[in-house]
Amino acid sequence: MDTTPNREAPAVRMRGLRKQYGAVAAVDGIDLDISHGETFALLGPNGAGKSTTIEILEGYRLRTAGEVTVLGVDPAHGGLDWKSRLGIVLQSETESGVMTVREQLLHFAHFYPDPRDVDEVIAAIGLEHKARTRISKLSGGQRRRVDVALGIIGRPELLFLDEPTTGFDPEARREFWQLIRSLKDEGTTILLTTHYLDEAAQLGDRAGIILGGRLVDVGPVDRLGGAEARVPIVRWRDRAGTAREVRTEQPAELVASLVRDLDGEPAGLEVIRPSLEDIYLDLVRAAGAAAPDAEEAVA
Ligand SMILES: Nc1ncnc2c1ncn2[C@@H]1O[C@H](COP(=O)(O)OP(=O)(O)OP(=O)(O)O)[C@@H](O)[C@H]1O
Repeated sequence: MDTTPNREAPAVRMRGLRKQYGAVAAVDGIDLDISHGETFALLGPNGAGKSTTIEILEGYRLRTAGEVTVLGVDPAHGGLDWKSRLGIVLQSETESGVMTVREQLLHFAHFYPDPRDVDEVIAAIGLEHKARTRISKLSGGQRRRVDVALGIIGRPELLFLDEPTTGFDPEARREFWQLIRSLKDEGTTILLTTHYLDEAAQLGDRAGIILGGRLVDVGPVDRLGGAEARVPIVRWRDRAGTAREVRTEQPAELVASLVRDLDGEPAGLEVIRPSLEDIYLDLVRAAGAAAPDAEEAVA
């Protein structure tokens, strides 16, 4: 078997990736390339197959079928050199033990050929004041920050973040986004799963929506769902009290004509620009409704 890294390949390449757990197809034929230096957000509801996909890429799970390379190497056969080029923040928290934050980071830094400075990483995650505190005495959100610190201490080329900010308070999330942007500026490739659509919008160059183990849409975050999905919606009630809804690129024109026709303010008037969350929920609903033929929707 050839395990020589292919340096021409994208940072992550999947073709026909499948993972079967008995009768459940957790991942059901994913094709995707992620470029070097790209931040890619994987979105999808609970049980969609995000973690399974990421864990296959990390080498923690074996695939049932398909081709995968991560930094040019098949993760099923990645050695220590390959692992040292990855940073991994799993969904579950790291065992806390009795070590302090600083001790834990120093301990892990020794496993890598070119680790980051421990105190700089502690500052980057905003835990300077807890550096000498035992991890078992930290709050859930603070422990999660330690997980992120452990993921970046080895100066990874490719960073996997599985729901990294779950449990963060709003300020900590914003600080975390800043940290991720600085890693991106250094050229780090990042694959992130998240349930927070604003996080995907803030960080992702592109995002993919995974549903029932299939990618139902992939693209720049501001183009997910296509142009049609972003067309404003005007809602009102007509004279008979019936709810009306029209999608139009010229909502002001429509509202003006309604005011003229009704000779006054339309009842229950709303002009809505679909948010990323609306678009995501529409995609999830549409793909769910089309589930038996979902192959056609796979990007
Ligand atoms: N070890 C396992 N054995 C059997 N089934 C599994 C196993 N791990 C995951 N699954 C199933 O595979 C499917 C995908 O799970 P996965 O954890 O990848 O989803 P997810 O998108 O990461 O969800 P969440 O957002 O809840 O983390 C689910 O139906 C899950 O029940």
